[in-house]
Amino acid sequence: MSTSQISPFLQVDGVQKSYDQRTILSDINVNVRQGEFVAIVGRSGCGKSTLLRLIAGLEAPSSGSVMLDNRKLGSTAPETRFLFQEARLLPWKSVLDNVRLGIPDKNKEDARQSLRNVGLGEREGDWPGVLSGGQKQRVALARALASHPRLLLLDEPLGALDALTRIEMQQLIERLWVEEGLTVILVTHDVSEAVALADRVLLIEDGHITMDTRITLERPRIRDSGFAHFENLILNRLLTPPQETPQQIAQKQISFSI
Ligand SMILES: Nc1ncnc2c1ncn2[C@@H]1O[C@H](COP(=O)(O)OP(=O)(O)OP(=O)(O)O)[C@@H](O)[C@H]1O
Repeated sequence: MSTSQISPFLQVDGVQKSYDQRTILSDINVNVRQGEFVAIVGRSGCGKSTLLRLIAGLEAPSSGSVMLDNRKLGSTAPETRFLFQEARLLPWKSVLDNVRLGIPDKNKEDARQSLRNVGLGEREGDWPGVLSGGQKQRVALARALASHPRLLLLDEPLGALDALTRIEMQQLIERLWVEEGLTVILVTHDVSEAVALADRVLLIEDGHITMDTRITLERPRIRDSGFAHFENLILNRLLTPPQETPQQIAQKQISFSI
């Protein structure tokens, strides 16, 4: 058996991150299998986006390591794409040209296919300025997927959308995750969104991962009592922190490997 078959796709090992003497993340250990959908939740400012940037290779850990497919990250890996809360489209380029950014000339047809996959094939000639917020995010998603990444990092990409558009986008992301065989890591404030989409939900408190919950519900998920059970489990944990410190809890968890 080759090493890649036994090692996790993403391996975050003993990661600590500080800014100017202030520790944001301490001793973070997470393994993610290829094809897994992992959500990261936690209070505002707990370090969710920081962890995602470390996984993206946009920043380096103060200590510890991030390995992607057995390679230590020094910068952004070519197989990784990032989606933010804002679509970040270039307003002077058409929808299609925005999707074509960053993919080789010979693969330009992939951009059209990617736009069709998000249901915007008819809008390729439009300017971003005439699109709704949800449509802009779909273009950003098409752009992220046009180069066939293996790892998709989502930092609150649906945070600015209305409730219905948000649920439609969640369904789209879930469909594309399955079709493209992606590994996805989603940062969200919305516990319900995490339970709707993720195989595992990680909770960060005071710079430690204090909960790693497998969501064992069938897909597509419906908001029934089973769904509410997981939602309440995570929400209650967030609202009523236990007596022990996050550090003590994290130390009890021998490994988050699966
Ligand atoms: N480049 C930086 N320099 C200094 N401090 C930073 C930097 N980036 C993040 N921080 C600090 O690290 C902490 C965690 O920030 P981060 O954005 O990771 O939190 P978050 O959990 O994603 O928050 P939110 O849910 O509000 O987006 C915050 O206190 C923030 O001020």
